[in-house]
Amino acid sequence: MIEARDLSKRYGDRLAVDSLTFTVAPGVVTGFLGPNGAGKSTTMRMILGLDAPTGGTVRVNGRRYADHRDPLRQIGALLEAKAVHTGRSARDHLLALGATHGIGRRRVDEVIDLVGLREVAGKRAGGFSLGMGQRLGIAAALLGDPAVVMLDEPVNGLDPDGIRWIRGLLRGLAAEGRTVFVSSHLMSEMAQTADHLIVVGRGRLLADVSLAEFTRRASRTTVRVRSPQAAALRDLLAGPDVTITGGEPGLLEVSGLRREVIGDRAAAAGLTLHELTATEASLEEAFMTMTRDAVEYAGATAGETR
Ligand SMILES: Nc1ncnc2c1ncn2[C@@H]1O[C@H](COP(=O)(O)OP(=O)(O)OP(=O)(O)O)[C@@H](O)[C@H]1O
Repeated sequence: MIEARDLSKRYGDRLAVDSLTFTVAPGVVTGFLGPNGAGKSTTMRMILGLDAPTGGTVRVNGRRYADHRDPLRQIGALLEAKAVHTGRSARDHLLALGATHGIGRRRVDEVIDLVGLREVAGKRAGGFSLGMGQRLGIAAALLGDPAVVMLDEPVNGLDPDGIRWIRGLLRGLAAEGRTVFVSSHLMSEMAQTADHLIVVGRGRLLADVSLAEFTRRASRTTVRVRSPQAAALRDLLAGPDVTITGGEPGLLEVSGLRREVIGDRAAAAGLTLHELTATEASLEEAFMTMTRDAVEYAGATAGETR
């Protein structure tokens, strides 16, 4: 479990992380979502004790990272895609890391298999492709069989196969009861991977909700209605919270009324319908709207925060 309380980080006059309070629970994949510069990497660095908070605290499994005697077994992290620039082979790199925790060859070979690097384990890691480097970074993160796994933008630069592989891996780790915390700036990616979302913009917490709840809140449902009696139908459906637009003759786009209500009212009035389709705003749209508002808000109040 990861617990951040009022966590803040200031770089000069820039508040990169602004009083973030959240808990990342075990057993699910939690997506850490925000546009570029939102403060995700900074937060992750503070979780690992690589950056000192300006304010607040963050704990991993109940303690500050630095207070753990066996950090590799508590939290495994991949922060940078190309963290491994080395003349060592992938296996030797992992053996060297493992040696700090009494982790031996057997576990090293296990994680090499787990990430699909067996064929190249003896090769120089410095010559690895981005995807292979990413797999090696994940192998290192998993080496200590940690209860918490944290990955910063793990799908960046990966091909579709690699992306699918990471998704499956994350789901598997969560299903084993681990805490899985993954950052991304792509809603579409998180929609396919995460169960829970922590959304940040300009260092601030914008949402801390299940993906299902985010989807439910986001989906401004619009109902497309076709009728040869569209004008009469429009009069019938009009109301204070109802918006009706129509692009072409016989077509109405209705928001503010459920599809069933529209159908029932049309039937009661004896109006014919040729189409009744509910369409949902995409998650990407909802995410953009949410973070755009944060940017505008932060811009408007910049004077107060500096
Ligand atoms: N070492 C640093 N010195 C000064 N400013 C920094 C430093 N690290 C980050 N920042 C600033 O803090 C803000 C948050 O950056 P951060 O990298 O945490 O965001 P991010 O959400 O991870 O973005 P990205 O998706 O681009 O990686 C940015 O405005 C960035 O320029």
